[in-house]
Formats: sequence, structure tokens, C-alpha cells
Amino acid sequence: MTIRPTSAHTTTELSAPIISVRGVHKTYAGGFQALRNIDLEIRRGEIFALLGPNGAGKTTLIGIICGIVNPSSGTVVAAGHDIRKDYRAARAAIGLVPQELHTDAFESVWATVRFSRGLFGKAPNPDYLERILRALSLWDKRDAKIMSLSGGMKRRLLIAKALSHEPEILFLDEPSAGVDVELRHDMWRLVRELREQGTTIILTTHYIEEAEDMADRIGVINKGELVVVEDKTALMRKLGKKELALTLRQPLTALPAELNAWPLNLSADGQTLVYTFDSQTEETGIAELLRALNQHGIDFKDLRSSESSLEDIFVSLVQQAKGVKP
Ligand SMILES: Nc1ncnc2c1ncn2[C@@H]1O[C@H](COP(=O)(O)OP(=O)(O)OP(=O)(O)O)[C@@H](O)[C@H]1O
Repeated sequence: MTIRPTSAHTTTELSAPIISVRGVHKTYAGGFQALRNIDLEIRRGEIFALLGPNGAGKTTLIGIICGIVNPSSGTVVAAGHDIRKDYRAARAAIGLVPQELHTDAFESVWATVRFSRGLFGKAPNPDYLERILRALSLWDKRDAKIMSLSGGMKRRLLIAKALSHEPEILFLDEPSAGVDVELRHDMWRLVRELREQGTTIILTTHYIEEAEDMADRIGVINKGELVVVEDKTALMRKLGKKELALTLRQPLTALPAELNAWPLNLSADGQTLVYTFDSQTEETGIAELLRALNQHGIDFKDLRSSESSLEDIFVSLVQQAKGVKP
């Protein structure tokens, strides 16, 4: 499926960031400081996932990049245009899928996407709109009124609307919230296809496994500050921990004092011993640990290792920022 015609970019265009956020602060009218000194560059053609707990400032940041919310200070350049000085040109390069649909419930699906395209001054292109509606399984519903659509269909309509003017950049704010598993997978397939065709995608999500699955880079925002921006694989390698769980042959009531120096955790039932080690180091210490256990007559019948998920890393980053020891 080809949704968006691929356009030719020069090498300089390809290497320059498609979005550049510099020194952005936001204090809302009531005095609440929602964003502090945000610097962020989004690379052309990447999928960037913005993660953060509720109220961290994700929607505010997206609103500022899309020119909907005014920053208190700082600048945003999108597709080469300053979002405040050159709003129309910058906004035309952006498609925004908001969390909720605000459209006339009596309009049809087709009229809605055609109107959205027209808003950006684009010439009508029924073939293109048909491709989007087909890709989102909405073609059969093109004449249906919005109020007759299911929640999942309304979500897809939001995406169709955002894509109607062929934007280079697509923002998805919590696209999967309240969407069933099958539809979620369809949406992610579409997102991947759009990326393959050159669209840059920025998404916020509470489904961290989706970010783990989809994103090229991850940004974590907490209490208005960008705590980390990193390639996903590098982040998982750098901050990931590994665990080795040993199922003991005989349950223990406590660990021998000589083993206290090891980073070991005994489960409440005394059956499992968990050893945590840094996945970055060459020396895992496992061989030495197993010798030490043997010396103390601790035998095990099974052994499993696991790596921390992006979710573990996310929780520990947010806790660190709160000053809580992970
Ligand atoms: N118009 C506003 N006036 C005052 N405070 C606001 C306004 N909009 C957002 N805030 C506050 O700014 C903070 C960040 O909100 P924002 O919606 O950006 O967070 P979020 O990370 O998107 O949260 P969620 O994951 O819950 O959607 C919150 O504390 C919120 O209450």
C-alpha cells in the first residue's frame, strides 16, 4: 500500500532535524510550570516515542510544537519553518491526531476528511483520500455519519483526518487508549508503513511495550523536564539490568551472612533467589556466585535469566527523578 507519495529530499534535508525545539519553557496562566528548558531534535523519518507519567507535560509539548499552545519562551522549527513566525507553513507539514474527536457529529466520514484537507489549502485529491480510508478500514463507512461510528472507528477517523493533507510529520497523542488489541495492531502496521514512506512519527503512549516495539528513539519526560533522550536499543543496553533467578532445591529461611555482600534477593517463600547484575559489564559474577552458593551448601534445581523491559527502565528513571532509590 502506498499512502503518501514519497518526495525527493536533498542530502542536507535528510540529515537536518525535521523538528528542532530550543529552550522551551511553559508556565500556564495560573502559574503552573508545565515545561522547563526543553531541547529536543527529531530526526527526519524516525519514530520517536515520548513517554511520561500523567501530567508530565507530553500534551503541552506536542501542543507547542504544533503551534496550538504558546510557549512562555523558546523556539520551535518544524520542517524548516518557525512555528510562531511562519505558522501556516509549519502547520501544513504536521498532522496531529489528538486524544479526542471534536467534529460535527452529523458530518459524514468522507466530508470530514475532504474538509480537513481543504483547511490546509491542498487541492482536492479523492484518490489519495480513498487510499487513506481504505488503509484505515473506513472506506465502507465513507458515507456514514460520525455519530454512528464506534469508538475505534472514530479513532481511525482522527488518523485519517490528520493524514488528509499529506503531512511530513505525524503526531499521535495516545493513539491506542481505549482501542482493542486487533485495531491497535492495525494502527501500528499503518504507522510502520507511513514511516517506510518517509513520514516522521512522534507518539505519546502509556503502552510502554508499544514504544519498545515501535520506536527508534525514546524521550522520557517527567514533571516538565526531559529526563532522557536516547536510541531505544542504546537505552535498553545502558540502563537495562539482567536478573538470574535460581529455584532452590531446599527453601531457605534466610541467606547466610557471608552472602550479604551479593546483590541477592530471597523470595518471601524462600524458594527463589534472584541475582541482579549490570548487563553492561563483561564480568557478570555468575560463576563466582554459583561457587559461593555451592560452598554454603545451597543447591538449585532450575535457573532462568531475564532482561529488564523498557517499562522497568521507565519506572526507574521516573523514580530517580523523584529522588526515590530504584
Ligand atoms: N490549560 C492549562 N492550564 C493550566 N494547567 C494546565 C493546562 N493544561 C495542562 N496543564 C497542566 O500542565 C501539566 C502537564 O499537562 P499535560 O496535559 O501536558 O500532561 P501529559 O503528560 O500529557 O499528561 P497525560 O499523560 O495525563 O495526558 C499538568 O499538571 C496539567 O494539569
